Amino acid sequence: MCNPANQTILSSGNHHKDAIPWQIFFLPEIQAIWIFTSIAVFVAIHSLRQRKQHGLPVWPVIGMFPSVVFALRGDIYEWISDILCRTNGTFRFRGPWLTTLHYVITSDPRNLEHLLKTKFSKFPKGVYFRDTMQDFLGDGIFNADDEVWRRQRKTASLELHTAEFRNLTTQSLFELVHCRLFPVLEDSITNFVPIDLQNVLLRLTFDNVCMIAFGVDPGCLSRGLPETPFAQAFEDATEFSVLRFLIPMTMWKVMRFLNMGTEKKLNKSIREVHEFADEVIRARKKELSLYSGENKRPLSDLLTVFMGLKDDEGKPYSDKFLRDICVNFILAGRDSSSVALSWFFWLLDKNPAVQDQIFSEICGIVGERDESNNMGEDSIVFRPEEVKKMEYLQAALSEALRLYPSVPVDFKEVIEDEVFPDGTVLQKGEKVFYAIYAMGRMESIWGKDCREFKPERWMKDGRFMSESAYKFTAFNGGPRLCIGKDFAYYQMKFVAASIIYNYQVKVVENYPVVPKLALTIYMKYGLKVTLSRRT
Ligand code: HEM
Repeated sequence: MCNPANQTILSSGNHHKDAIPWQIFFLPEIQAIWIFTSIAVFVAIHSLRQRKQHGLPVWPVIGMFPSVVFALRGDIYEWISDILCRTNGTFRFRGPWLTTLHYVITSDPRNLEHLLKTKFSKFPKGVYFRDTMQDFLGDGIFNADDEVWRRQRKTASLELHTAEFRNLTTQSLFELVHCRLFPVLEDSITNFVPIDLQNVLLRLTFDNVCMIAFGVDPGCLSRGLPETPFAQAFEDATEFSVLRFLIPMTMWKVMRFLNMGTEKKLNKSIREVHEFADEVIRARKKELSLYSGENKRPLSDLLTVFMGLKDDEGKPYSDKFLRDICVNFILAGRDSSSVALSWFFWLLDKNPAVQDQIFSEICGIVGERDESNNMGEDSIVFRPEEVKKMEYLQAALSEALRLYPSVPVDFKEVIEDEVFPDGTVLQKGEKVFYAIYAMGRMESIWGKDCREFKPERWMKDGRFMSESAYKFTAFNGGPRLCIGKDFAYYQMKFVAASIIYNYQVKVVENYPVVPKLALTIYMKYGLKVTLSRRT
């Protein structure tokens, strides 16, 4: 047996016959390969070393783009959180040359206060957002800045704090939970079929916000969970509008002009939403013309309130503007509470001790009832003053929103050169993303246990304690703080307490629960649960 070393020795005698002649290394082709490989290795090492300084590798021409493509295959929110933790809360994303994909991403509460409050007027929603959403949202509150935004905000906030509005919400929530949600849950128990809780809750809040905005109930939440064309058109219009943010503007504008691809579908769904809204406005005008003087429509809703107001020139608002107001309000309030509730029930499934504590809090509150005051209800209907007392439940909902904020990322445009409190220099025209999801996972903000679900962090001496809006930004902050916040808490508490008091909710074993990449942090595959009645 001869070993390879021996073979080499034996063959070395006739090397001039088999070996590669050394002159080959001077061939121009080989030299070009050498130079190319050396440059590639140098660039790769240099780009990868930039990760330390900039948070991600920066490649020539394509910038940080490859990392995003890679990250999109996994959980993009966790990916952003990881980078922000490594870069002390702020980093600059560099996209490919000659594109607009260059952003500053931050989760630093000091920067958020600067952005949302201190220098509010320098960071509007901006032209880019407005242009992209204009076809769907028009001049409604979500898509407006300056005076157009201010006037809608003032009127809508006033409306949301009236006694009529409180009556409307109490009445509509009773109806939705007791007459519509419970029968659907009962069907699932009787038929032994797990139910997608996210889907059911989405239907509930969609019906609820339509009642508030339009004074109309689309009936999405009812037995058999029917398809409702208006809700479907609204869903499609939102999804296809958001798609525009991922496509270069010129491209979707050409597609819109040619009425093709996703733009064709968007056009169709927007038309359906607008037709529905126009019909409601026509009918309401007719109805209101029947009332006169002191004789007013009994139930107040946003559309009716705005119909009674006048614009700058003393004229009633145009039908288009009324439509924009309602469509924007529905967009703002249709899914954020239901998605938050879905994550909340999933977290309860993982933390049964918290669920028990919420249940005992509710039982304690119900136990204080004066029975002589009981209106002979079949099932317990929580009264507004009882819902208010459910402080541990409020803490648990806030904790769910801290970890899974319904709007995981939001953004603003920079209209003048600025400097953030952490020293980041911002240039006019740049976009700033604030990563609300990542903020819930920063030790620097919430401490070492930031990833744990601990409602107790919101409680002090047995009372719920709120947090600064720049640390807990789930409802935004500053002048654009969510105007539905108080209502959303009431709605979520009423729905959660009613379910928890009557049922035990169990997530189907090994059910995949992951966030979807969208404006709202939906669960990608919904939340399949089984229910059992509490005895
Ligand atoms: C858990 C539930 C909710 C969460 C987490 C939430 C969160 C937010 C956030 C983050 C914004 C700022 C969005 C932006 O400007 O880009 C916002 C704005 C807004 N929200 Fe909510 N929201 C919730 C429920 C509601 C509900 C139920 C309503 C309506 C009844 C509502 C009405 C609005 C309106 C009208 C705005 C626009 C405010 C403005 O631009 O001045 N929200 N909300």
